[in-house]
Amino acid sequence: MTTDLTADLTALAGRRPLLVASDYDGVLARLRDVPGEAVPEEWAPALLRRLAAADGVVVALVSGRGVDDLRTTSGFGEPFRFVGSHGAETDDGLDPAVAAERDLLVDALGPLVDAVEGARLEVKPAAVAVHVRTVADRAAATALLERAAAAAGPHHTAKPGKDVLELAVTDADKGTAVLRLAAQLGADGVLYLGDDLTDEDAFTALAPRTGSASVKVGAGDTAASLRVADLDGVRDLLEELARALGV
Ligand SMILES: O=P(O)(O)OC[C@H]1O[C@H](O[C@H]2O[C@H](CO)[C@@H](O)[C@H](O)[C@H]2O)[C@H](O)[C@@H](O)[C@@H]1O
Repeated sequence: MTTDLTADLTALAGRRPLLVASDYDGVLARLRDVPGEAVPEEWAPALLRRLAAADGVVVALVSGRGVDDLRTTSGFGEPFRFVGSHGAETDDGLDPAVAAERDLLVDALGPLVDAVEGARLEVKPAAVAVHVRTVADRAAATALLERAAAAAGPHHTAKPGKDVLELAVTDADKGTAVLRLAAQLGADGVLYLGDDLTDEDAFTALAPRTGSASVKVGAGDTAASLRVADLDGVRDLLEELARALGV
């Protein structure tokens, strides 16, 4: 882990174009029992706008959520870029054939989820997510996730997260998506922030890329180059970047 956060942010601030990409849940919004209630932290909209106002800086939201859900729940719009469904979906949309395959997953997993009190099935553009945050019986929660993975079968991509198991129709991941967006923008610098297992794909993808830094939010093993403890740490880091950018 790099400990000199200020030096890394100052170096990043000197690169243009600069892509500042952030995961949403657990980074810009506190985790809640109901996904639709996970609104951004009070400071987040204005601070992200400040960053995006800097010349040559693009701010992107990169989430496991579908893009429409991400826009609605976050309230974010212009001037941000959006990458949803763990990279399967961009501002340009999603392959329609993917929805039919996802509906087969809904048919297979719906009855399993309905049988466990407190569990919920989230239907996303390119995946379904089995949520167990509100399942009081933790053994039943674990068993449900195992049953869901088995029922989905090996031809779907399992993405475990915080009290959630997502079964995805595509093999997209956040690492490939962030590298693709960086290439589209011709980015000389990239900063990525994330808190969950699916963000490790982005941390790993960026590790060998010159001019890139990644930030793990919270505890746990990580391939990220930097770490902050929590969402207040995210705010402080982005404030410091804004100051370094002169905005
Ligand atoms: O990639 P992210 O932006 O971090 O999205 C990951 C998943 O976030 C949501 O689930 C998580 O947050 C919920 C709201 O706080 C919480 O209830 C749940 O336990 C968390 O796993 C979202 O619902 C999923 O679709 C995203 O994949």
